[in-house]
Amino acid sequence: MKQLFINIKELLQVRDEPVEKLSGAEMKELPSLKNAWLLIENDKISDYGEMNSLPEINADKTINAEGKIILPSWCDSHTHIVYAGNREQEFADRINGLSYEEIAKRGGGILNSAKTLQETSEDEVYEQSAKRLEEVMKLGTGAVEIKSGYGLTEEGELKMLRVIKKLQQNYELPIKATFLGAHAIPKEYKEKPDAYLNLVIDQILPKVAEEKLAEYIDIFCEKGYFSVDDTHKLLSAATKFGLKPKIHVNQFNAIGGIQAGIEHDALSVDHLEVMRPEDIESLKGTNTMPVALPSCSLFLSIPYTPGREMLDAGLPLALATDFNPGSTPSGNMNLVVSLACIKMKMTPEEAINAATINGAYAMELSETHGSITKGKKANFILTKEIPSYTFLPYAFGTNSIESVFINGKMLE
Ligand SMILES: N=CN[C@@H](CCC(=O)O)C(=O)O
Ligand SMILES: [Zn+2]
Repeated sequence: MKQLFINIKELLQVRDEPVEKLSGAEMKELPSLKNAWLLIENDKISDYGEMNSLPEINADKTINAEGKIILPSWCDSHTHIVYAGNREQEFADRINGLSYEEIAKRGGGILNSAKTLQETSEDEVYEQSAKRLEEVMKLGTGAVEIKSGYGLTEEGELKMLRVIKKLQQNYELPIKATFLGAHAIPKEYKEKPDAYLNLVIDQILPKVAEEKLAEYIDIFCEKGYFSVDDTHKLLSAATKFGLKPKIHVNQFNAIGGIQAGIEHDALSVDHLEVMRPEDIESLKGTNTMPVALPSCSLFLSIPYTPGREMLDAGLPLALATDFNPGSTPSGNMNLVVSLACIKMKMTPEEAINAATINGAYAMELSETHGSITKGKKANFILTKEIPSYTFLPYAFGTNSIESVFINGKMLE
């Protein structure tokens, strides 16, 4: 099936020569074609160009995109979309003065979600999660990573990962699975946290690997959760099973998680709200993608990742939602892109690069997603009629998306 889009006001993120990721000043460039056409064949991008050089094409369907922009769909490389229930009571508690840390200390937070997850059937968790996945796809997400981490028992963690697997089987967009058994210390292990980490490493991890339920390993490296030593221990064990690290670091405290991640050649280090000069230095010249989660900063009223400073230091940067029931009950990448511009002082070009090609890199999908390149998957957003691409982050909260295509198929 050949679909031809004509009169596209602007075709964004056009990369004839595919790139893996973009860093520093490279992120300022967002290559595009004005007054363009785009041909997709079945699930792939087949060709594109400017309208004045449109060849004769025998298309099955021609779509007039006058006044509209086409850009690659968002690549959301950090989410916790699979969970059960919600935590709106904690939201109200925070408004009334409790902090995220205080709520966690009282047994709320991640442990609250773990209890609900354990008490909810696998089918019900699937139904709730599928609904959220469909919601974010409509908002333009065309590739997503999903973590476990609300099970915190062998049964609970495997349940979550099986739900992710079922989502992978039932939806067309690429879904990458991450094992986050080391997300918090369960109540029963409060006095013996090492025993919980040992359980994760010796009992759950081998099963996850054996059943091929995850590609990546994650840990919440943070005061009150897991230490840098724990991080080394887990990552050493997991990399032996072939799981690559994508880890939670520097959310509230900088304790050396970035350096631990780099030592184990992490694919990404995520959060980064608290960055020391040495953390920026350590990331230079590595393969590790720093990932910022600005809607988490918005929701928790914590600092934003110093994106401007990091880009000016020559680093790459990806943007993701962190969609989860506690710190970011939103999977809206459009809002993330707006926040990156408004709060992190990233330009629209930098933010769109960070949310497309660099997000793809943080899921090892750069070869197939994240740009308009011949042969890549036809996963893209068709906007409504808008004045320019800068309008997307500028008009925050406005839905500028007319339709979303995944593997060449328009979402209903
Ligand atoms: N920080 C650790 N994990 C999640 C939040 C988990 C929760 O509060 O449920 C995050 O990335 O923000
Ligand atoms: Zn997270």
